[in-house]
Amino acid sequence: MNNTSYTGVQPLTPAPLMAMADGFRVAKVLATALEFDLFTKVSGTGGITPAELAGKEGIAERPARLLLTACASLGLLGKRDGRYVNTELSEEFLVRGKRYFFGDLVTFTDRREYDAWGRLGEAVRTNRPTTWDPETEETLFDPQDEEMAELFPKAAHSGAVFTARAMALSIDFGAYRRLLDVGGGLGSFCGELCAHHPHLKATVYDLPFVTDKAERRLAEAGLGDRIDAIGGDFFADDLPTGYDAILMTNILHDWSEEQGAQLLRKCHTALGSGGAVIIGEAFLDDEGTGPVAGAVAGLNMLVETAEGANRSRAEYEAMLSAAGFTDIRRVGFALDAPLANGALIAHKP
Ligand SMILES: C[S@@+](CC[C@H](N)C(=O)[O-])C[C@H]1O[C@@H](n2cnc3c(N)ncnc32)[C@H](O)[C@@H]1O
Repeated sequence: MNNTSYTGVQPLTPAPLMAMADGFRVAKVLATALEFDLFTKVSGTGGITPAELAGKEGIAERPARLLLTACASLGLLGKRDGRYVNTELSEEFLVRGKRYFFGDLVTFTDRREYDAWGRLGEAVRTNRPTTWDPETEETLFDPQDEEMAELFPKAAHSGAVFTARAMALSIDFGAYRRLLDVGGGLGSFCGELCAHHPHLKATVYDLPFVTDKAERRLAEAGLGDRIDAIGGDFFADDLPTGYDAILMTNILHDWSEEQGAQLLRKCHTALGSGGAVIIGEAFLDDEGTGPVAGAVAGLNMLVETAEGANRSRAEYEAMLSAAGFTDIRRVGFALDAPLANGALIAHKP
């Protein structure tokens, strides 16, 4: 039968399985284009042809053509007057120097996780991470691990900054004056939240090797007067006090339920009456059937952490109640963000 004249209901086909089977190829197209800094080089020009890309990079024309075509098929490039040009998506998020540049996360994922995900079966069988060795390192956030120390903070920033924008547009921060961002990395969330809410002052709390970098980045960005940084270990030390809201985005999924409960109790102790804890995560639905982003990221917690997991809002609500929080609210994000699909806000009575 000719497909184009077929008018009935589509029969069941294995096509969705093909997209799953070769999903890694798509990841590699994006990472390889970034390896050549393709979108930054194309930005602000009249576009590029396969022959020009080949000449610029000293590669053959065949792979240049195949790479450009694949990028175009994915919506990363368009074609104008016979030349490949950036689309809105690549121009906004894949050009170095742009505020919401996402490329550092892509590169980190490719360098650190691609091979580790090749051993997903091993992680499933052994219940152990494949990106680091729990025999020789205490946690994945080991400053001796070069990838973690050098690449991860930049990558996390690159993923977080747009998610922070989504949070800034979705939560009314009017009630809060001083925010503590626990595990706040380079201050990505603090920066966006303060930019959108001019009355807010914030502190990044993270491991000292991360806050050193955060302080430098915040000073360079001219944010040093509204955002400061405190180095510490949230398991070994008490959390700083004097804040009316504590934020934890993509922190609890790194740890076991017991460790998460410990962190929530610490937040409760650090806050005054009426204070709020805000949790941002790629939450699972309460039925445990999705969504894809959170569920597949959950397996990344298997590959990357000793005991972490993505959890549902209902699971976090139970943990928050057990830690003494009440008046727990679910907040959806106004924008589709890469690293979290909403927040939970809970209050200390
Ligand atoms: C997955 S990242 C999340 C970063 C940021 N909140 C975000 O959403 O992009 C986890 C953060 O927790 C920090 N962290 C890990 N263990 C810590 C500890 N024991 N004390 C303080 N911060 C820690 C890491 O350095 C890292 O910045």
